[in-house]
Amino acid sequence: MKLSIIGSGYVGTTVAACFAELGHHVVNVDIDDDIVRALNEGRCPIHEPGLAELVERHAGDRLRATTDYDEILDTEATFLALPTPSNDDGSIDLGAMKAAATSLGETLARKDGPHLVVTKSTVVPTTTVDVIGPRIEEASGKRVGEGFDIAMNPEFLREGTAVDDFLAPDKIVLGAQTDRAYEQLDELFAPLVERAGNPPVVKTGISEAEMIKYANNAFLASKISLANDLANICKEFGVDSAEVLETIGLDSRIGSAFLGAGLGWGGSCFPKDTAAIIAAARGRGYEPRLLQAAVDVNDGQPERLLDLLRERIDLGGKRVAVLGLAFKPGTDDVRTSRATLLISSLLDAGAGVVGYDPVATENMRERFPDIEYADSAADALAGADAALVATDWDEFAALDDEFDAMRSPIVIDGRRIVTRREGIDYESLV
Ligand SMILES: NC(=O)c1ccc[n+]([C@@H]2O[C@H](COP(=O)([O-])OP(=O)(O)OC[C@H]3O[C@@H](n4cnc5c(N)ncnc54)[C@H](O)[C@@H]3O)[C@@H](O)[C@H]2O)c1
Ligand SMILES: O=c1ccn([C@@H]2O[C@H](COP(=O)(O)OP(=O)(O)O[C@H]3O[C@H](CO)[C@@H](O)[C@H](O)[C@H]3O)[C@@H](O)[C@H]2O)c(=O)[nH]1
Repeated sequence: MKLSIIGSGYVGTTVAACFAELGHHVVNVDIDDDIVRALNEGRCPIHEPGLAELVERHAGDRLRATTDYDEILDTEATFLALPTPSNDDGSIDLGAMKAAATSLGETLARKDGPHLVVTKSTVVPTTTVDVIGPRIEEASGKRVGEGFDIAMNPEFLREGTAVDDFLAPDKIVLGAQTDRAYEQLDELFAPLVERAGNPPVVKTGISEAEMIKYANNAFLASKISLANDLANICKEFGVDSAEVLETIGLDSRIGSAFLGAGLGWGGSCFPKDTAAIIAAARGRGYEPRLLQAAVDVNDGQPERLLDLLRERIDLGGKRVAVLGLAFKPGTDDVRTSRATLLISSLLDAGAGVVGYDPVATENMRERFPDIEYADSAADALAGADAALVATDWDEFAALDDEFDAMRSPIVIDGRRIVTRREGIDYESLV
């Protein structure tokens, strides 16, 4: 099938390259010239394991990129993979979605024959039907269900494992309104369903599909927050939280995934998605107390880590190494990473910061251009008065002699990953 994907960031690029791998012909439409150039030259614009190989394999053939919306005219379906960030009050900012819907509508005005528009972005319930569809109608002069169909297909991939997650999904959720849309979605997803060994395909309404995405993320984020709440209680009693959480995870009703306690959840999704669905619920008059509590617990973890450091040293003028800048291992994404919060607080307290990450340094440099960056964990630790571990990159587990080069070997571990204990002042957050 010929498809277009508007937005070529973490999701748009991954989905495009994977659909190309599955045999479809895909064109990525983005407003960013650098991204478009990179893709057309077969270079992957982001760090995502396995993605560079797919981009290189299919670029110039089944995978192309453009800034020209007109290229959509030659495709049968368009996915919207645009950013849906937060407004200041936490509510969803639909600016990019609205702009793209208008541009898409203006383009579809010139198309003969039907077209399928699929929301891939995470949007609050009713957005596709009440905001996206009408915008396209207005700009195209066509009617939903007649000149074009709308659908919603939430994406559950995680950064760091995006390609594997997309190609082996636990479930595929297809929200639509017409038989024609479901049939096209079936055709589109058939190669994935076959390759992935027939995962459940849930056919549902568009708003249900939108809500499923939020419910999924809200549940996972809350699970981590509950693990952190329990781990914080464990710490008060000197109880080993890892043993407790690993053991409750053996109960099949609980499950071991997403019980990793520590600094909490960051990234481009959990923080903004919990905020957006809380704001949307409040907008309808419902106060989601449990979800708000999950956010509160999460917001508290970085301060708890800094308290452990403040108990040991006065931060003013000290050199603090922050190990791990990405919001999780396996990605170069620093959006809402725990490290950004730690660095802000350290700078506010007058400390000097030296950051290290295997792949996310350049992205963090855009956020904090004036702090120091090291090329290795060893370099970051050399001469430091303290170290904070913010991301659970495997290489931090192996750190050992490197701590001996610190001015004072204070190590506060936000991810309980460092294994060396002897000869350093080590404390884990949980
Ligand atoms: N990142 C994830 O792991 C993930 C997973 C599942 C769902 N999502 C959701 O997918 C959506 C996209 O997330 P992302 O992380 O890929 O975002 P991103 O910021 O990485 O990428 C968005 C892309 O859209 C482009 N863009 C912006 N306005 C445009 C326009 N008018 N026309 C064409 N292109 C435009 C930007 O240049 C950028 O390349 C969000 O709703 C997010 O919540 C993200
Ligand atoms: O046991 C755990 C697991 C994760 N995290 C943290 O939680 C955050 C998010 O991690 P993860 O969910 O692995 O990465 P994301 O790429 O943000 O993926 C989430 O957000 C995506 C965007 O909506 C969804 O598609 C995915 O299903 C959902 O897992 C990171 O800061 C992790 O460090 C923990 O603290 N403990």
